[in-house]
Amino acid sequence: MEEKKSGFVTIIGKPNVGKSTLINKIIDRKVSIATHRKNTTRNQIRGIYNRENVQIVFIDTPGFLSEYKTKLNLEMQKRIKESLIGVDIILFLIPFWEKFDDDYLRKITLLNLGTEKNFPKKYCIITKIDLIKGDEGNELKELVQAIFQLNYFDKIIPISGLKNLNIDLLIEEIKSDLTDNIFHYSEKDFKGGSDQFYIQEIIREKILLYLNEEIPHNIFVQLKNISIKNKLISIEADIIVNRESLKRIVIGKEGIKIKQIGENARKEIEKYFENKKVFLNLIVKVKKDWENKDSIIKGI
Ligand SMILES: Nc1nc2c(ncn2[C@@H]2O[C@H](COP(=O)(O)OP(=O)(O)OP(=O)(O)O)[C@@H](O)[C@H]2O)c(=O)[nH]1
Repeated sequence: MEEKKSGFVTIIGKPNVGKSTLINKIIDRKVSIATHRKNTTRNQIRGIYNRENVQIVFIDTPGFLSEYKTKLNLEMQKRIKESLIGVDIILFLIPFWEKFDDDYLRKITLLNLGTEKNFPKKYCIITKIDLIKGDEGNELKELVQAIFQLNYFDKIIPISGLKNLNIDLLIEEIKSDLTDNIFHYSEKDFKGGSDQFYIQEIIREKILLYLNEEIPHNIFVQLKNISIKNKLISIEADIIVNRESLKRIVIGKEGIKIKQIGENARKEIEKYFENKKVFLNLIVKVKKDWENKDSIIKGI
């Protein structure tokens, strides 16, 4: 039997370079928010790629480096460096059309932790190569050459997360650099137990995405019913808030917020159920002081 391999990988890059698209393509399932909480010593785990003999844990790195020495940037640099401790591989993403100039280099050399030689491994991942048109092939070549000459990265891999180009290759390369031979997480850890739990977490996550981050602490999602008929999965869930004003915020002007939350949650639940069609009915209810009600707390 093949030897087990596992390790931690982080993805870093400017906004919009394709980080989320790549992670979502690779990972099997998002790790639940509840699992994050258990891992306070680790940084947030974004997702896990789990196969019989391989476990790759993707973690979030907070933001992107900036060299200007404002207090905020110094704090960010500190946090980013902390988040990289113990990581086996850093994937540094850059779209194929960008120039790898001195500014870029300064930014990435800030990542060099100066710990063990060759550790963590550093990959330069050139993204969005599906967008390359005939005469733009040279741009990619020039970028690869420039990166190669830096002699900084261990590997240079052009990919497209969106069009699934070279993703298998990337996974193979990651596997070949992993050295741990025990799995850090069990199935139970990242599957979070049940479908019900997952659906609730997905809805909660979307509420977090579309509303002010502070609000969801006062919001609770309760799955009421789930049924399957003619290949359609119908889900009814209540979003429980503790006051009327919050209900109005969740619903939004002319229902815009709840629509966004519902649509995005539905799409993700469909993915969770391997692209089966889902009908999602969300109802916002006010239950005063729900945070102190045992019957609700026990269900969380
Ligand atoms: N054509 C193409 N578009 C891509 C690819 N990867 C990502 N995109 C698009 O680029 C945009 C940004 O992608 P994200 O994956 O959200 O980028 P990100 O780096 O996570 O962005 P932030 O969350 O802002 O840091 C989206 O519109 C994606 O659909 C790719 O491989 N090819």
